[in-house]
Amino acid sequence: MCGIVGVVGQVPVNQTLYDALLLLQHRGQDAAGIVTQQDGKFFMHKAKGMVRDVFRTRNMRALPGTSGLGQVRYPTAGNADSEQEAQPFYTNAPFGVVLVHNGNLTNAQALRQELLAGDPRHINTDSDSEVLLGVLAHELAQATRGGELGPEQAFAAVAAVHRRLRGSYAVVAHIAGRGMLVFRDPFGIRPLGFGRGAGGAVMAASESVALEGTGHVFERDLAPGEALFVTLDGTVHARQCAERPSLSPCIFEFVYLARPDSVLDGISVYQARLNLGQTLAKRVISTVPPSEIDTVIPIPESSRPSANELARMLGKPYREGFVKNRYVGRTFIMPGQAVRKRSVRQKLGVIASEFAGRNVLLVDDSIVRGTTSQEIVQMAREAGARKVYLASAAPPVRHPNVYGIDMPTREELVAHGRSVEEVRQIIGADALIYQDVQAMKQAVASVNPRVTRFDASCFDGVYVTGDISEGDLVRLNAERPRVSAVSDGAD
Ligand SMILES: O=P(O)(O)OC[C@H]1O[C@H](OP(=O)(O)OP(=O)(O)O)[C@H](O)[C@@H]1O
Ligand SMILES: NC(=O)CC[C@H](N)C(=O)O
Ligand SMILES: [Mg+2]
Repeated sequence: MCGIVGVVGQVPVNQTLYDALLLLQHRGQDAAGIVTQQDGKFFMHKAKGMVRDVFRTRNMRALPGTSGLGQVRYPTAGNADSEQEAQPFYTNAPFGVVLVHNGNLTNAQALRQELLAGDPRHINTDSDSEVLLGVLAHELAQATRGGELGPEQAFAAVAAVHRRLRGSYAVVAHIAGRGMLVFRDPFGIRPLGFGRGAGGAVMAASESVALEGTGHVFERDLAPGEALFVTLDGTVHARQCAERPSLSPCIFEFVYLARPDSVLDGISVYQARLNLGQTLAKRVISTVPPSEIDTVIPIPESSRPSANELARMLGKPYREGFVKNRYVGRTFIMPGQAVRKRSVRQKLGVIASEFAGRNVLLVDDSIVRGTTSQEIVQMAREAGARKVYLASAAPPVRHPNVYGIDMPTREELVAHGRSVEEVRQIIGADALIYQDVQAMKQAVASVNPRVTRFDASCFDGVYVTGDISEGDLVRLNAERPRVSAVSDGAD
């Protein structure tokens, strides 16, 4: 998952794009980039780092224009260290196209070969998003055949793109002097919505919080497979471009990725997390007698709503036992295991008095590699806890994710090939309680019953695109982001 945003406005948009990227920072901490457009010319600045570090005043001044787009990157393919792979990507033909992508293509290598052989088109990086740009540019050229580009041609190109791409993709592109093209894959795996602001500005973004936090009124999510073409005067054209769209959003967005103040596909992320806490309470009660639990303590940040609701259901005090250093980012989306492990200790401080002599139930939203849980359980014990129970608002993560979350090898997943008891021993807790897969799906779906299917592949091994073989999992693992020994040291 990355965060993407695009705007067509009537006044300069550099600050709006910057503000939107800050609101999406939790979706990607590795690199950030913005392109603006003025008089048919693109102006780009992108680099590795967080939004605040990437854009200095001089960079912002060099981003003029009333339309543009931006991205915060969390690499899922290619090279995590490469400045070149920061987004947006640009190609000069046809017309001049810039693009930002959230998701992961599962047939990027085959498409790369097609582009090199058939078009031929040069791809300068290992990023799947640059391949996506190549395919889009090719299809735009096919749809216009030397003529002008309007909504019809843009939609024809997206329809052709849908026929060629596999995997997940939420995309915002600008076509120089013509307009903004926004589209979502036929399963709607990654989120994407749009809204309007002052003076008829149109913004599309990964999460509703980016729209609302920049003074836009959220209008709606894009349907799976749908495309919008927004002309530079702010007129929005919409079209379903997929043959068999079927909404199956990634359930991990609701568990961990998205901000709780966002609403995605009509589902309040906060309400979904409260519901997960409720259903988890039932599992806890059947595993640990409530009389054995003194307090419920969240593992900040993402587990808070679930922990709060779980405590209410158990009738136990909800207490803060860990304090998050707000200057350390999210650990799960950091590249490399050594840095993730170090960061848990840097990120979370212990309030020892909350643990001394108590039986505590720690709650996390998910346990993936087990890095956080192992450290946290140890910290609770060091602070004097008598018993340390751990509950996870999500079920065991047992399968690789191929749609934009960087956890593709099974070997990395603490729950893969292990029983809950074996995981409990590794983590060192006195009891370990996981959510059940069906209960998780029901808890999230009950917020918006119109969403009946989710991509929950990392929990149940069912890949919604229906085309992922064992061989694909091996190949996709080889394509995952590489982290240099300098920036990590353990992987
Ligand atoms: O089992 P692991 O591999 O450690 O991954 C799971 C942990 O990582 C995430 O926290 P993170 O620090 O990324 O972000 P948060 O502050 O939003 O909870 C998640 O909330 C879990 O705590
Ligand atoms: N997390 C994402 O959406 C990643 C986008 C793209 N696959 C990249 O690696 O840059
Ligand atoms: Mg966490």
